Order: sequence, then structure tokens, then C-alpha cells
Amino acid sequence: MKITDHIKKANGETLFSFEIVPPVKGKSIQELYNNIDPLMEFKPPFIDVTTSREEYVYKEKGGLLEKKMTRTRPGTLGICASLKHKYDVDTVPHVLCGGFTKEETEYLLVDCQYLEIENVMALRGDARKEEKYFTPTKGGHRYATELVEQIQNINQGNYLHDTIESSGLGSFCIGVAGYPEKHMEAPSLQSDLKRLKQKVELGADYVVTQMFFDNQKFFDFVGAAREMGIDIPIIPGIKPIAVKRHLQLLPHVFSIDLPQDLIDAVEACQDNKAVRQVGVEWAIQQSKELREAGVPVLHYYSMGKSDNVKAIAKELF
Ligand SMILES: NC(=O)C1=CN([C@@H]2O[C@H](COP(=O)(O)OP(=O)(O)OC[C@H]3O[C@@H](n4cnc5c(N)ncnc54)[C@H](O)[C@@H]3O)[C@@H](O)[C@H]2O)C=CC1
Ligand SMILES: Nc1nc(=O)c2c([nH]1)NC[C@@H]1CN(c3ccc(C(=O)N[C@@H](CCC(=O)O)C(=O)O)cc3)CN21
Repeated sequence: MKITDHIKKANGETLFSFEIVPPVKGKSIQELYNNIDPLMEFKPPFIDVTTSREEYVYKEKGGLLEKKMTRTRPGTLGICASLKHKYDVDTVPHVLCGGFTKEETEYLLVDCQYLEIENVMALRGDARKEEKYFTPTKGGHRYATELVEQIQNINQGNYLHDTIESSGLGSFCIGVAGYPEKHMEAPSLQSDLKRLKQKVELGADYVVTQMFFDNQKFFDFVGAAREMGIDIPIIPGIKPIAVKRHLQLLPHVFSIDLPQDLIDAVEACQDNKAVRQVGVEWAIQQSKELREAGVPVLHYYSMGKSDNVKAIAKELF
């Protein structure tokens, strides 16, 4: 079922969902199941599976280091199919501009059709690790707007090199990213919102936000989006802080601010067990307030670890 239909069906009740990353290539999927199992009692209508960029690795060959481009966590679509089958849950693969040609994206979407995967998250993707800025892949898209356009074209039967009249296939429900604290490359929040509006005009059906730790930022963002005429569901993304290192890492990687109260609470912790507790409590407070405000879904960036998300979900769902 489409995410937008799950939201309609919930009739104002806030839903629970989460996001995972594929395991490192060569590892079994069992560990992932072990982490998902404890979350299924909270009845997520959907689970997101991220797609990782390719990266350079260095392999020794004849005493020399050889530079090779590889994906260390492939398998997004396979995992989506597996989870859908095992748990009877909708799965949402993240479809990226970076690392894929338009043809490869088309074939991925055709695979989604055969697997009856009706939802996709359309993202530009991050820059590769060694790059400072995102550079488009040859033959691929530069912005998520273009990717949304390609998916909408397919929804209308317009493939890259063929047009199929009335294919009888359903259409994809398209999720896109939104940034309450603006995307790191956007010159202003207003211009970032304009880009979001473009994605909506091109056919995006719902928004999932970047993580944030101050709900006011989310409320302001939703207010500004509504004022611009963005009227699709906006789902908040929530990340529980788990280790002290996150204080430096999260602002750096995701270009977000942390509230001083949260920083003080984390800094006062003796060990990471205490940090996890602070992170869980913060996320519970955030979630309660967001639910009170009527958000359609609370989407957790669990990234494959279930215990803190379980502790949060237990308080809310
Ligand atoms: N739920 C998720 O998985 C999320 C993923 N992300 C990640 O964040 C990164 C950015 O992805 P998206 O937001 O999808 O990218 P996007 O293409 O929508 O935006 C990227 C940047 O380009 C600007 N921009 C967009 N369209 C433009 C255009 N036509 N002309 C000029 N500038 C334009 C935007 O303001 C923004 O600064 C990706 O790495 C994505 O994986 C971010 C938030 C949530
Ligand atoms: N720019 C960007 N890229 C993404 O891939 C992305 C977002 N933003 N925001 C929304 C979701 C959330 N994602 C993530 C990814 C990793 C962690 C995370 O906490 N990872 C490590 C630290 C990061 C690192 O080492 O680079 C961790 O400690 O768990 C959280 C959310 C992926 N998605």
C-alpha cells in the first residue's frame, strides 16, 4: 500500500516507522532480522532501506595499492523484497541520483514494479566520501527534482526510450527529503524550500525530514512549507543520540544544531550507556510533542540498531 494511503487509513493516529541500512557485503541478513524483530510489535506500516554510495577502497596487489570503486553495502532492493516477504510490511527503497545512470534507475524501478514495491524515496544522495561536493554521475541526475520527474514519467508510462500505453501498473508513491535546518548546500532556508516545492510540483507525495533535535525547528519548517502551498504529508525524522561522539559528528555530517540542554545532558554522562539513556529520553519527549501536534508518522533513524528505538516506541505506541 502507498504511504499516503497508510496515512489516510490511520485517520489522524500517528504511525511508527523506521529506517535501516543494508549489512556490509558478505554478512548474513540474520543480524538485520534480529534487530528488526523486536520493533515489529509496534506495527510499522513501512520500513525504509537506505542506499549507500560507492566508495574507493585500496587493495594490495603485487606490493602496490590498487584503487577500486565498490559499494560496501549493496542490496537495498533485495533487502526490501526480503523484509516485505518475511514481515508482510511495506518497504521503501531509497533511490539515489548519485552512482546511477538514468537507465540503471529505470531498471531498478521496473524491478520494484515486479516486486510490488509501490513506494520509493527519491534522493540526490550524498557526495562520495572523498568528494567535498556532490558530482553527478555520468548519464545520471544532478538533483532529486530530476529523479522525481523520471519516476513520474514512468508513472505515466513514459520510459526513457519507450512509451507504454495504459500499462495497467500502479503508480509509485514518491517520498522526498526536507530540511528543517536547510540542506548544507542551500544558500538559504527559503531557497531550499523553493526546491522542495519544485519536488512537490513534479509529483512528490510526501516528505521525510532530516533529523532535528529542537521541535520548534520542525514546526517552523512545516509552517513555512504550508505557507508556500506545500500541502503533502511531512513526516519528522528522529535520531536518538547514542554515543558522546554524536555531539560533534551529527552537526558535522548532517549540518544541524543541537540544543544546549541536550549537549549539557550528554556531556554530564559518565559513559555511553548513560548517553543512550539521555538520547532515548530526549527522543521520547520530542516524539510525544510531535504526536500531540498531529504528525502523521514518527520515523526513526534506527540504522539497524533496535534497542533504543524499541525503548522509545514502548513509550509511544
Ligand atoms: N530520508 C533520507 O534518507 C534523507 C536523506 N538525505 C540525504 O541528503 C542528501 C541530499 O538529497 P536531496 O535532499 O534529495 O537532494 P536535492 O537535490 O533535493 O537537494 C540538494 C541540494 O540542491 C539544491 N537543489 C535542489 N534542486 C535544485 C535545482 N534544480 N537547482 C539548484 N539547486 C537545487 C537543494 O536546495 C539542496 O541544497 C542526500 O544525500 C540524501 O541521501 C537527507 C535527508 C533525508
Ligand atoms: N545527508 C544525509 N545523508 C543520509 O544518508 C541521510 C540523511 N542525511 N538524513 C536522513 C537519513 C538518516 N541517515 C542516517 C545515517 C547515519 C546515521 C548515524 O548516526 N550514523 C553513525 C554516525 C555517522 C558516521 O559515522 O558518519 C552512527 O554513529 O550511528 C544516522 C542517520 C541516513 N539519511
